[in-house]
Amino acid sequence: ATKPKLYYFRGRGRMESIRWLLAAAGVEFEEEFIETAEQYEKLQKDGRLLFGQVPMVEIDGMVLTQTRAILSYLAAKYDLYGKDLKETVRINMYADGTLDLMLMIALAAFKPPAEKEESLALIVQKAQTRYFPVFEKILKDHGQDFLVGNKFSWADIQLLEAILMVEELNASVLSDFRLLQAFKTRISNIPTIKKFLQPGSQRQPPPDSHYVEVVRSILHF
Ligand SMILES: CCCCC[C@H]1O[C@@H](O)C[C@@H]1SC[C@H](NC(=O)CC[C@H](N)C(=O)O)C(=O)NCC(=O)O
Repeated sequence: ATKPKLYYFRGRGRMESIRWLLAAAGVEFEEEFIETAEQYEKLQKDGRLLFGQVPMVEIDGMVLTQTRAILSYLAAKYDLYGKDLKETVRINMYADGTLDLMLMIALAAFKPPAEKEESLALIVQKAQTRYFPVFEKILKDHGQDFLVGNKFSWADIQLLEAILMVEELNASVLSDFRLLQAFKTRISNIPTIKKFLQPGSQRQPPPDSHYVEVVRSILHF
């Protein structure tokens, strides 16, 4: 069968959570990195970007856009979306929370240097005061290895991705969250994720000035 194909910039942005989910599910995927305005405009002209935007993923004969829609499709397809609606809505709540946090980090890359440092400090603070306490309590109350049910789900993948992303900004951010520290170790050791965390995988590095310049030049902003 043909592998899913991802169309995005050579960087994390909104596509990174899709890379994580596919990798965690053990699904090989291809990528076309959009490096020029011409590439982007051709995708638009060919009518492959519903609202003229990326991420775009070709999978199962479909051309999908809208990050959340793609993530939901993949979570359901690879049985990472709970055993019933009540578990699925919890997975959605937790995943949306981590998506909010990660998008703040992604967008901070586009702020002017002075503002950027301040935004990142605020984001770390928000992770420590809003997001991580919530997940620490969930793990405590739920008393299981995973966030929902007692099964690995999309929510666990997103939380690990978010933890690692915030640790890149402040390495000691988990110091007050004992259960999250254990969760990070547990989930990082799931074979498919362990492999994705090794150098040479399709995981993208944190955004740098080159990435910002390329995206700005393509999106003209
Ligand atoms: C994430 C930071 C990295 C780069 C900037 C990106 O962050 C975004 O929020 C914007 C981009 S991603 C690229 C941007 N895509 C979106 O905003 C998609 C939003 C959609 N709701 C989704 O979730 O997929 C884009 O194509 N814009 C062109 C334009 O709208 O005409």
